[in-house]
Amino acid sequence: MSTTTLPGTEREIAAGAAISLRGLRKHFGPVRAVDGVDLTVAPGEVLALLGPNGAGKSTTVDLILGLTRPDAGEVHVFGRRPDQAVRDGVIGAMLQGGALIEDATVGEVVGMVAALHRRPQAAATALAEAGVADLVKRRCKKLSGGQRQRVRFAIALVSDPDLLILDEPTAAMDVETRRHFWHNIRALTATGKTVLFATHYLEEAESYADRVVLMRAGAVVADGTVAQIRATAAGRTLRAVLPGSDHGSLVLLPGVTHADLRGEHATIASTDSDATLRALLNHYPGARDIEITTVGLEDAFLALTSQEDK
Ligand SMILES: Nc1ncnc2c1ncn2[C@@H]1O[C@H](COP(=O)(O)OP(=O)(O)OP(=O)(O)O)[C@@H](O)[C@H]1O
Repeated sequence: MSTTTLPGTEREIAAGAAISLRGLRKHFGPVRAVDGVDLTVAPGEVLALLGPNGAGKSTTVDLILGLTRPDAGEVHVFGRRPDQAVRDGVIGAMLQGGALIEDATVGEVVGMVAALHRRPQAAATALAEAGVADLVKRRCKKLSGGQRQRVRFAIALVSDPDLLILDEPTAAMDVETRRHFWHNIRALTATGKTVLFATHYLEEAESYADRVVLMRAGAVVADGTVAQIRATAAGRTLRAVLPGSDHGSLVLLPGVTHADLRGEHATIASTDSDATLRALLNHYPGARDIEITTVGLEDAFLALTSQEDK
């Protein structure tokens, strides 16, 4: 059968997608935690999942891991159902606040988890990849917050997974530990592993992700490289004093996505500030005090996630 005749999900599975989410929904009573998410992640991609509190990131992660069942839609991880993918050791996960056995040593805990998998890698290798080989004899109850996170990372690595799912992995880490953590992740992605991480640190998305998916109120509101997200959000902002202008003609200028006019003071969002500026000077020869500012990822994030619910 030709793959072009297959429906979307089957086509992605046939093409070997690392993660395929189709029409995914999960509601908790009136709360639409995940509200119709479609997402395909290719093998080897490093994807950052961003969004404000309550956007649905953790619920999406739980659905990918099979920790919760969708109300509608489908999840596939390397062509398998989530529970099967977890059983096969294809997914390694590092979740917020995952429990450790407090009286056991780090080496014992990682060794125990290794024993649960069919084809684990050596516990010592996972500990080294997570940068905690020196903590092997330390009891878990003695670990600091950042060290606990790295031990959870070692546990995620022990099945030698093809896909790593990390939910706010660096939340408890100091600057130095965070840097080491991302260094270790880079070494792993260089070997072709797929990584999906949820984070509130925009600079982590900017520095380490090939692709950013921005969620808001259970839906994907932007999906692309950091540069594409910035451009989608707002491009640049032009401010000027424009005698004789009116709102209706400002929004018709090329590249303008939004215009705000207070008296003669205009604030204009544009995806093509050069074209907007040329047209502006043409239409309003009396324009003065012109100022153009670039929008950063943080502004883009706020612009895309803070709009009122429709
Ligand atoms: N088990 C649950 N029961 C009821 N509501 C839930 C449950 N889990 C999540 N929610 C709600 O679903 C919405 C999405 O939550 P989720 O934890 O997925 O968001 P998030 O993007 O991970 O947020 P944060 O950045 O704060 O971790 C929130 O409104 C949350 O209160």
